[in-house]
Order: sequence, then structure tokens, then C-alpha cells
Amino acid sequence: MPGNMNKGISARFMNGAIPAALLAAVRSGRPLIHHITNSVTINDCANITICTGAAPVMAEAPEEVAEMVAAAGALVLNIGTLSATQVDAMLIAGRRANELGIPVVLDPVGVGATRFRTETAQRILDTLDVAVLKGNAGEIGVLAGTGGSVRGVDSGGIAGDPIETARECAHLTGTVVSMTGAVDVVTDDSRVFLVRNGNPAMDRLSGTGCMASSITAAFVAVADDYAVASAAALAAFGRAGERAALEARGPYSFRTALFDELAALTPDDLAGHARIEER
Ligand SMILES: Nc1ncnc2c1ncn2[C@@H]1O[C@H](COP(=O)(O)OP(=O)(O)O)[C@@H](O)[C@H]1O
Ligand SMILES: Cc1ncsc1CCOP(=O)(O)O
Ligand SMILES: [Mg+2]
Repeated sequence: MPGNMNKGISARFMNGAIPAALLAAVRSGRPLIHHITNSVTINDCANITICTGAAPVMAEAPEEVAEMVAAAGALVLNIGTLSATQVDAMLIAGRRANELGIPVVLDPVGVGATRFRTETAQRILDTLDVAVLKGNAGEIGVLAGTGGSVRGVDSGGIAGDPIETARECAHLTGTVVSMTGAVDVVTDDSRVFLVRNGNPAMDRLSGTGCMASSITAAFVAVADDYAVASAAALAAFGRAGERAALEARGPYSFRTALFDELAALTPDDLAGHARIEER
């Protein structure tokens, strides 16, 4: 399977061979992933990007982001600890990424919690061509306008059906929506993928959503089909979480094991254990 898959993927139940091929393509291509992100999880995101097989760069000065993103395979915009200057940089980098056909992954951390976050997420979605919108259920529910809440950066849940919420958000925003949770929902409105990999310990650690965005960016950097790549990325991360939970004694040993298990994940293991269902 070439690194850049065509959009012809239509397996009813995506077998593990597709995520495995994408993981191998990340490992061989080592794409540069440019992040403009938050100060809480920035180091986790840099290192989880390396564990995935890609190369991170965190650069947010408005004076340099257009140059930096031009060398990247994907751009991650994460509004976790946003500032007016950072928002300006996001828009400069995003416009340049759009000009160059470089995919943009937006993580609308805490959208709905404050007016600034909500307006910024909406402004980015209105201004840029965002390839993948990756968020927890509450964040996606807020952006879908179908009812969702957040408490700080944590999901407060959604009002309706998860699949319909994610599809409505994809329809409204024109992006692939990757809605994380116990079962992740990835959709481009026409196709729906459910990713059942993962472990509840991933919900008890700050940064796993941000890290999911970094891994998603690494996968979309080597693929044409961003919905398939996003589902594959979450399957890989979830598989690492499953293996980490077997050896961890608590949240911080789980965190260490999560990085180690993602770095050690082989395409063959992912091929045998990815649990992605196309609806
Ligand atoms: N209960 C759970 N069971 C399995 N995996 C989970 C669970 N909760 C979260 N995850 C995984 O943890 C990662 C972060 O998801 P989530 O906690 O929804 O994001 P955030 O940290 O932004 O709120 C995702 O890869 C998701 O699949
Ligand atoms: C706690 C916190 N506050 C601002 S950003 C951040 C980290 C959020 O990480 P995640 O979205 O992965 O839970
Ligand atoms: Mg998050």
C-alpha cells in the first residue's frame, strides 16, 4: 500500500492492514508536524509525535510560522492556552498551509467554556480549510450546535446521539470530524468509522486529547483520505493505551508506558488489533 492512499478505500470493516500501512508510512516518511499549541501539553505532544515516527516542531511567532509550516507535512492548531498573538500566528500559518495543500488539524480545546475560545474556534473554521477537527464529545457538540458542554477542557457530554452529532458537525464545518471518547467517532458526514481501541486510563491523564491530535496529524501527513487516516491514528493510539494499561500501576506510570508502547507499536501488531468499524 503506498504511503499516500487514494480515496478509494471503501472497506465495510476497515481491517488492520490499512492502519498498519499508514503507520509504516509515517515511520518511513518521518513527516515534520508543525504545532501551534498550548503550554500545558506541548512537551507531551512533541514526544508523542516522535513516538509515532514523525518529527515535531513547535513554532508560534507570527514572524516565522509561514516559513516553518512550508516545510511541514501537517499543521496542528490547538487552542488550549490561546492568546491573541497565538491566534494571529494560527491564521498566518493556516493560510500558508492551505496555499500549499498542507493538511490542518484543529483541536478546539475547551470550546464552549469561554467566549474567546468559542469565537476563536469558529473564526479558524470560517477562515481556514481545516482538514480534521479533532475534539472530545462536549467540544464537538458545542461546534455542531446540537448541544454539548465542557467544564474547563473536559467534556461535559452531548445532548444527542454521538454519531449524528459528529456527522452534523462534519456537515456544518466541511471537515473530517474526529470525536474522541470511549468509542471514537470519525466521519466526513458521508462515511462513519467507529474506533473501539483504547483504555479508560487514557481519560484520566491530561494531554491525551492533545496527543491524539498530534498523532492524527502524523497520519494525515502521509495519506490523502483524512477520514481513514484519522481513524487509523486513533486505533494506533488506542492500541498503545491498551498495552500500557497492562503494565501501569497508576496515572503517571501509565503515561510513561503510553509513550513507550506507541514507540514500540509495530505495523503487524496494529494490523492484528485495530478495531475500526465502518457504519
Ligand atoms: N473511556 C475511554 N476508553 C477508551 N479510550 C478512551 C476513553 N476516554 C478517552 N479515550 C481515548 O483517550 C484519548 C483522548 O480522548 P478524550 O479524553 O475524549 O480527549 P480530551 O482529553 O481532549 O478530553 C482518545 O484517543 C480516546 O480514544
Ligand atoms: C488542562 C489544560 N488546560 C489548558 S490546555 C490543557 C490540556 C488539555 O489536554 P487534553 O485536551 O488532551 O485533555
Ligand atoms: Mg482535548
